[in-house]
Amino acid sequence: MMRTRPLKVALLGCGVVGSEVARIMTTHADDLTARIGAPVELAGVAVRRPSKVREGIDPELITTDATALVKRGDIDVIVEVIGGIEPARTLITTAFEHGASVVSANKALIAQDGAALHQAAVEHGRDLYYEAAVAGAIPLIRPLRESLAGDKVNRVLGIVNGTTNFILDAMDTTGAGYQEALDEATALGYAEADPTADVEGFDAAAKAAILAGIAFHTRVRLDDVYREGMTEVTAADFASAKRMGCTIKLLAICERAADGGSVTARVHPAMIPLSHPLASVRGAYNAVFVEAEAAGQLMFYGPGAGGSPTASAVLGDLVAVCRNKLAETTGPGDSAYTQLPVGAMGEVVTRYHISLDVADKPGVLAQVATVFAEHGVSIDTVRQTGKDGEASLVVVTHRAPDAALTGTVDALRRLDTVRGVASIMRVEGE
Ligand SMILES: NC(=O)C1=CN([C@@H]2O[C@H](COP(=O)(O)OP(=O)(O)OC[C@H]3O[C@@H](n4cnc5c(N)ncnc54)[C@H](O)[C@@H]3O)[C@@H](O)[C@H]2O)C=CC1
Ligand SMILES: N[C@@H](CC=O)C(=O)O
Ligand code: NA
Repeated sequence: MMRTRPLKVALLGCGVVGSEVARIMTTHADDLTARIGAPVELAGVAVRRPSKVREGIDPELITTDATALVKRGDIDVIVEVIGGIEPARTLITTAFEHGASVVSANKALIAQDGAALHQAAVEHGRDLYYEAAVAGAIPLIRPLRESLAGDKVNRVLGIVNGTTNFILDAMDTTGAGYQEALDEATALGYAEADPTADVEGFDAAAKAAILAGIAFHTRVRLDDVYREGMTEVTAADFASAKRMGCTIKLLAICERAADGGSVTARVHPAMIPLSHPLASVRGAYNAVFVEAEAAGQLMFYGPGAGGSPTASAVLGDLVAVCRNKLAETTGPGDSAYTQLPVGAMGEVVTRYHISLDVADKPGVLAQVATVFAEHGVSIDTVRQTGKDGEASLVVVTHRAPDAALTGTVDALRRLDTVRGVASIMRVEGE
């Protein structure tokens, strides 16, 4: 039977995502009511700039006092789309204390303080949902937490940042410059408030920490995730990738070790073959492969950033949390029972593309090859191009531990004949 008393929702933040959440809540009110079994009412909107015109939102609902809003006591669900650590963290815990469940899109906060926030939610009998925090509109958190709860996930690999995929795609396909592409991604609402989070890989690392934690039922902290951004990827890297039949993507890779005793999580640019499905992920789209023991390989694909796609994920959580409220229950929470150690990057085994500037004289190739051999790194291909006594040497290796590759590169740098290491990039997806 339909409940007539509305469920009250308060919105914290009304920027790119928040304004779309408010719009969909208003325009789809009847459908949401039917799906939830009770009307949902936007009961307050906390903003920083109250003078801004916000179409479709009753000005009476606007407040600059987010703390008073979460303390009101009559709010059923808080939607936190402010971002950042504080005041979002305090507002969420205060909301739990005052009777509200929480839907958040805040990956930075969940990756840093997810354990404590889940604990606070449980203590107060509330829900904490955050589907929008990873890969925007793509359902990923719930499939991992619920649909795959009976399987054993061994690997999660994919593109989880829309901004950097947008930039790399533009650099690759149109030859656009880095700054020009970043400015466009920002204008389209894809980038974080501080886009350093995107381009230096912090945002993808936060998502990797969240995904690894849920996939492997263990605790993975942001600091456990190896991170390299994409600011040093150059047009020369793309040209080199093309010669190998590859392109370059910023990947997040979470893996269970072969012996099952540990996990690793990493974010870095990587060359992937053009034949791999991730190579054709364009613009701000994301795509994530999940490999599970019984299921095999699953692929999740869709818009990874932007106001409307992200609001879709927020609204999905909102419906779920409202249904739980009506049923006087809470959804599945945190699961970190396996307590697996997180391995260091040195343990990761993969292939490498190394570009060296060397002296173009007899014996250099043999010298370089000897350094690789001494460190147990087997060479797959070598390409040399030279002019005026200098040469560029591109070495692609077979699979080797990251620690061995680091040792190799350190030793190469010490050779007089090696003028510089122009780039080192991992090769994935083969
Ligand atoms: N934009 C996107 O594509 C996606 C964003 N997210 C996440 O969603 C959250 C929001 O992102 P956007 O909407 O893009 O950011 P935004 O910067 O457009 O919106 C945040 C809003 O919160 C307001 N705000 C800041 N402090 C406040 C306070 N104390 N009280 C009230 N309002 C306050 C700001 O004035 C701003 O309007 C972030 O956690 C972000 O990481 C997640 C997935 C995709
Ligand atoms: N800045 C993020 C927004 C979505 O999470 C991105 O570009 O992916
Ligand atoms: Na998602």
